[in-house]
Amino acid sequence: MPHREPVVEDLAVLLLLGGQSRRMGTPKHLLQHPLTQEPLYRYHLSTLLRLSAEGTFPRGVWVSARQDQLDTVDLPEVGCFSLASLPKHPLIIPDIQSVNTVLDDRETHGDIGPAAGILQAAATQPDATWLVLAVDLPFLSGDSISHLLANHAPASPVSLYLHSDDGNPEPLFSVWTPLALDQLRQNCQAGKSGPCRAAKDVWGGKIVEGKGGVKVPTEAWITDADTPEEWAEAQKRLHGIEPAGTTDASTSTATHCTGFAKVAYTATAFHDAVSLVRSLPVKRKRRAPSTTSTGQFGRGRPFDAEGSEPSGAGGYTSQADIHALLPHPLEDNSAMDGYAVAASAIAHASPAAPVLLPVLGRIVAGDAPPVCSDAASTGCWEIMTGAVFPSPGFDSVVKVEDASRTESLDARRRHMIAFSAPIHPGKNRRRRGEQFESGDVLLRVDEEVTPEAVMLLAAGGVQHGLPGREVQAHRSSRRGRVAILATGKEVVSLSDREQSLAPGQVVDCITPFLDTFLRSRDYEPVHLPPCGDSLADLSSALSTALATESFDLILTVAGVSLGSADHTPEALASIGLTQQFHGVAIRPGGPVMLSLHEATGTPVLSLPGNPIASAVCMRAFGEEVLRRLEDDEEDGREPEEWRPLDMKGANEQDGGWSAWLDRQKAGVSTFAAVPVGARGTPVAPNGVLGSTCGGPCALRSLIGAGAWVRADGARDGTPCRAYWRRF
Ligand SMILES: Nc1nc2c(c(=O)[nH]1)N[C@H]1C(S)=C(S)[C@@H](COP(=O)(O)OP(=O)(O)OC[C@H]3O[C@@H](n4cnc5c(N)ncnc54)[C@H](O)[C@@H]3O)O[C@H]1N2
Ligand code: MOO
Repeated sequence: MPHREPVVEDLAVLLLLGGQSRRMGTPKHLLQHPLTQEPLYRYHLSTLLRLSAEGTFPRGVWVSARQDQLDTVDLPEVGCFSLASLPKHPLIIPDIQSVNTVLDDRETHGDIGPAAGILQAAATQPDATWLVLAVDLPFLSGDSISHLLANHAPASPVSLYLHSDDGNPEPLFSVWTPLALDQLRQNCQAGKSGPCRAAKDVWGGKIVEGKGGVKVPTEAWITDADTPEEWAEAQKRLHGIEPAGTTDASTSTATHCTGFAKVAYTATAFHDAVSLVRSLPVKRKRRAPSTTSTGQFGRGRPFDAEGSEPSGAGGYTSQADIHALLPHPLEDNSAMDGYAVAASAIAHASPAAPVLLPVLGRIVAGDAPPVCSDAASTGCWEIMTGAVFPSPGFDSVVKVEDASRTESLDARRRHMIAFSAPIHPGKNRRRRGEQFESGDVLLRVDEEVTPEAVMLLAAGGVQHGLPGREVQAHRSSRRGRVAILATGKEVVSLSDREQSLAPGQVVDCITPFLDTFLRSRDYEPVHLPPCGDSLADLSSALSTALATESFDLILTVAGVSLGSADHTPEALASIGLTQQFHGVAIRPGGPVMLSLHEATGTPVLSLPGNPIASAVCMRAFGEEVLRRLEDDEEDGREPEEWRPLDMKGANEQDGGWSAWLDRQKAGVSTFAAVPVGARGTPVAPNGVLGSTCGGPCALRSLIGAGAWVRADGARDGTPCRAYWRRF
């Protein structure tokens, strides 16, 4: 395990088992964690010992418990310290490999709540700084701890997470230096035992962000489970699965399995997300009106793929059939963040008898496919969305939220993953060329080169006539400027590409789509230098973009889902943006995220990396943000609205639509790209919508398409309503 310099020097961690668990009715520390079925205190200790092995807690891992609690726990302890037994100047050398205990001895201190445990632990090492944690935080994780430590300023006497609803500090997820502990001790002697009070007193005022307060990126991190109802809710969210029969997608939650994802997200209902956009306090950046309106997007101009028209093809019509030069996908890759397995290895897995497989390694999108000597039946690979499969024998991917990482290690000290259900061979594996093969026709003669067509052509490697980064700088426009930040080390732009792509690389087809789309709306797209997978680079690129204060909107692409390289939510939180939503009940595009930089009123829309998902989210939310920015503009332009789908008028053999609408999930809004028929209305193409490739990443559904349909799956059993609009 890599050993790092500690983020906070002389740090010890204290897990408080304390409390009477009266409202829960059963000891909270013994509740069974749903992911590993261990008691909660052991689950948390595994996390703390893992961090400790990495060097985070040079002063050891400590548990504070009453004697009756100690009798119920099984700790690899070196010594149990009670305050009464401590010499005046104790010289205690904690064991940093195992767990030290300190007796919460209320006889000596009187019943002063958690302050007793904290002060007793502090007395064992008066010069240490203490990370204090309550055991009843079900979402406690390495990430939530690292985030607090990273935001604890060295000069700060105490740091506490702030609740996002009322701004109050959370006393039992906090960092205490000797100075603050002195204050707590003095306060207790004066009869004031509340840790929040001591934190305020040592700061000489309210705890706010920057003055002892640290904004929590995800409220769940500091939500405790105090009652059976709260614990049931936490269990549900930790599983990421609604109990059978009660699925309500508008409140479903994706969570992470230890060490994998960055931030858990909860899906907001589609219409609620749109309402949030419509009330967003955005600030349009004023600038002198430009005389060089782009004017690129007149309909009906001819486009020749062989020509060298560099200034963007959007709005032209094709003069000949245009064929793909590359297949899509370029290689077999993963559709999900999870574990690549041989389906046969977990064929007999069940919740009662899960199959445990060691992690053989990790593959991130952009990595060359690893050469693996282990047999597929003996292990699994951590694999991220878009990453190329290891070979041979690994045929499917179990989503990270459907597996559990245990703290058990195999003989070679590799972590064991528990699989509790079988998987169909081929599940979540995208096959090379399954969307289109090179040579397939992507655009027919006389078809319009819409932004979506530009996405398709770019994915197919058709370079000429597409907007490239090099033609950007000269444009300006009347309506505003929008920054585009593509992320992911696997993504390369067409203009960067020479003849071939390295294994694991993909062509950026989203930036050209966004570019064409924005120019069609008379916005100036500004391509920021693409960012790899590093959190630091991403945070710095975003801070720089915000500091220029010249963008009306910032669009980020990819990195919003559950993979270990998905850093966008964390980067935005780390530079102080306020999250408006992360996760919407839509398909595709579920992981989409919207944030606001309040100081400048700049919205940041984070589009998911799957190309079709990003197109849907730009149409569904990006367009709404632009409209919000234009609220004050009176130019008589009619916004293009979603129109109700008239199924009879739309399609004479209406069977396709009914079958599709019947399949829609309650509470979810589903989008699909469809052709526009001779009557000028959308056609339900059974072949595409019904196929196995009709899912979220069905880039080929853009071939021949000219409109989006949206079906809002109703929740009360009534038929779902459908709407449509042209590209
Ligand atoms: N375990 C889970 N995995 C995934 C889930 C989930 O719920 N659980 N959601 C899936 C969904 S839905 C989507 S959509 C994607 C979104 O992922 P990210 O936004 O984090 O994007 P990446 O993982 O970085 O990339 C996804 C995919 O897109 C390709 N990509 C990225 N940028 C571009 C670009 N500019 N042009 C073309 N293609 C791009 C990338 O190579 C990946 O193949 O997550 C699912 N996973
Ligand atoms: O894979 Mo996602 O949003 O593309 O559903």
